[in-house]
Amino acid sequence: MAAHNHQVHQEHQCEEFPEILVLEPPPIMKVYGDQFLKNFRLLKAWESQLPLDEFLTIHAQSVRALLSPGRYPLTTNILRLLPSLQLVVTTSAGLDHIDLAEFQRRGIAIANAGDVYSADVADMAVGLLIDVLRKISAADRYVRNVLWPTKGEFPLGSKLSSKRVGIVGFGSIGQEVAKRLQACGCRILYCSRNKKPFVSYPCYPDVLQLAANSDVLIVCCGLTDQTHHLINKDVMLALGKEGAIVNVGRGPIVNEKELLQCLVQGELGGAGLDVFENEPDVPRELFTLNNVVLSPHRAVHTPESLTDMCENVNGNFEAFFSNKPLLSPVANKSSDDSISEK
Ligand SMILES: O=CC(=O)O
Repeated sequence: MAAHNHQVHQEHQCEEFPEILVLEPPPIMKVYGDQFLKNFRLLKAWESQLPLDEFLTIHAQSVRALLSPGRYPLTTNILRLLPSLQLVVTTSAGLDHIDLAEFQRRGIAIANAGDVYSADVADMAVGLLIDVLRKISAADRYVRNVLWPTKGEFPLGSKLSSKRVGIVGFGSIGQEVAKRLQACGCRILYCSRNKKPFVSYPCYPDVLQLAANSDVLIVCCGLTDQTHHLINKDVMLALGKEGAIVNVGRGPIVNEKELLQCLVQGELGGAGLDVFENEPDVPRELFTLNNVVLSPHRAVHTPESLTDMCENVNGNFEAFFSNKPLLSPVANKSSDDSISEK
């Protein structure tokens, strides 16, 4: 009886917690369970037997806030079914899964991961670059396959310091990359619609000009209609035979077919890729290239950044339900500078 009362009390308390709609379990739930959202009542769409449209119609009037697990497409159809929606909090830095213009037109506030992943993504970008230039993964395979004793000396890599590094998108990720690579003795250049007054690095409004003046390009921008296939064959040819491209933004920013062609034909020196056009499918031809380093879209996540993300998500919902400013609001415009702001 005591246990029953306790349960009734708990359920009663839960009823008082603000409701958050979750369409699909975010990966973070695998680590923290429901506990990653404290003091909220989760409306879990995936646990319902009903088709999503029907489920959303039933809850249409009550749902004011929605948690987006990062990749789930938030379309105008979802919007149509949720007339009371006022807030979307996404666990991702990227926003390309949200029909941003339509959500913002409807006056729905959006908060993303802000800069909680920026340091980790920048570390990964630098790691991929050093790996491509110094052939670390290829050398590892060489040693493990016992080729050293039979084939002899492994080919030399290329020096990192003094490289001209062109950063595409100079938001918080691009800026973290610049900080790290400047410390390594690289020359930083960047491409952005707007020149940043707080740095003295040369700014190029055009990615082709940036490539022509760089030894390597690091793609740190988000995916929009404007950045889709921004890095095409012309950009690769401008970068040149010794050039390398690192992509920690989104796969479709780089034209993957043209990238593959340029790599195979020796028109580009190498690539470090954390993201791909059709994840999790990666073109098999890339597997055969020793001058390419591959990573399964893991740049953003470390246990530490996941903890920060949880705090950020909780903080945004708490702020919304107590009428305070969001912690990491997405500006009501699109910009091409970072995965978050794009
Ligand atoms: O790529 C991951 C993210 O956008 O958070």
